[in-house]
Amino acid sequence: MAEQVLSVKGLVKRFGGLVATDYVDFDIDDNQIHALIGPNGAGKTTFVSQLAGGLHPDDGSISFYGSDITRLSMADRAHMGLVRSYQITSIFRNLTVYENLAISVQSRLKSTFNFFGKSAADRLREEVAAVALRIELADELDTLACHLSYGQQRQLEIGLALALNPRLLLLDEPMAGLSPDQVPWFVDFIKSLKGKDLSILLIEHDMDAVFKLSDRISVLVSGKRIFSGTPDEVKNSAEVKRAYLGD
Ligand SMILES: Nc1ncnc2c1ncn2[C@@H]1O[C@H](COP(=O)(O)OP(=O)(O)OP(=O)(O)O)[C@@H](O)[C@H]1O
Repeated sequence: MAEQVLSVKGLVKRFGGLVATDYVDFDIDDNQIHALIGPNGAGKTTFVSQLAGGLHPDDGSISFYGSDITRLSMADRAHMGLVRSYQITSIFRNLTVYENLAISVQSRLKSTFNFFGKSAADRLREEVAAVALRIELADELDTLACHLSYGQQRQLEIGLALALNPRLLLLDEPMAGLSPDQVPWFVDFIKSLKGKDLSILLIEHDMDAVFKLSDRISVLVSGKRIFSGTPDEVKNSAEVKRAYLGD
């Protein structure tokens, strides 16, 4: 049986009288892309913010690889490997790709530098090069981020998160703003990131992309998780069609 990465039980978040997360149970296994879909205002971002630690739930629990993280800070969660990729604004536009990635790698390595025989600079270079390869920007290390194409900036944004060595990556609309001809490449790119020890929780409005990418899909409507299943099960669910996808 696949190892369980994340287990959420009875999560609740209220904004005044509005229940934005309504007793949600949710699991992610290792080596999976799990998409969270639902109409605008369904509570997807609110849910993900509670996983990342930016918002504190009113009730329920979140466990990550068996540890209760419900009350941990965002930094502590990131340190454990639960990392949210931020929108493009997290990129330093006037720094190079190398410098951007180095800042992220350094923030992870700084506490461990002294434990390695190699010089810190060598290790930093190696780690940055490895991330640049994964995000397919190895040829752009000296390019200023502001000179990258929009799609490459989105790759770099994911690279900043990968540099933190996540075991669960939270991606909130990673394909927003891409032109339709860029989407197929990006679908393959995101698929290439997952593996043993790296699962992905994806929020995405492009349903074709979601169906191609996901191992499992959960559907959120008015703060409630109304369905979870494989892409085929979601496509064929009368309940999901009624509440969200339409006929
Ligand atoms: N800080 C807040 N204060 C009050 N209400 C909020 C707050 N954040 C979100 N909401 C409300 O909670 C509900 C869920 O919002 P959320 O942004 O999580 O939905 P979503 O599914 O991510 O939507 P979208 O697909 O449009 O991004 C909405 O009704 C929203 O107006």
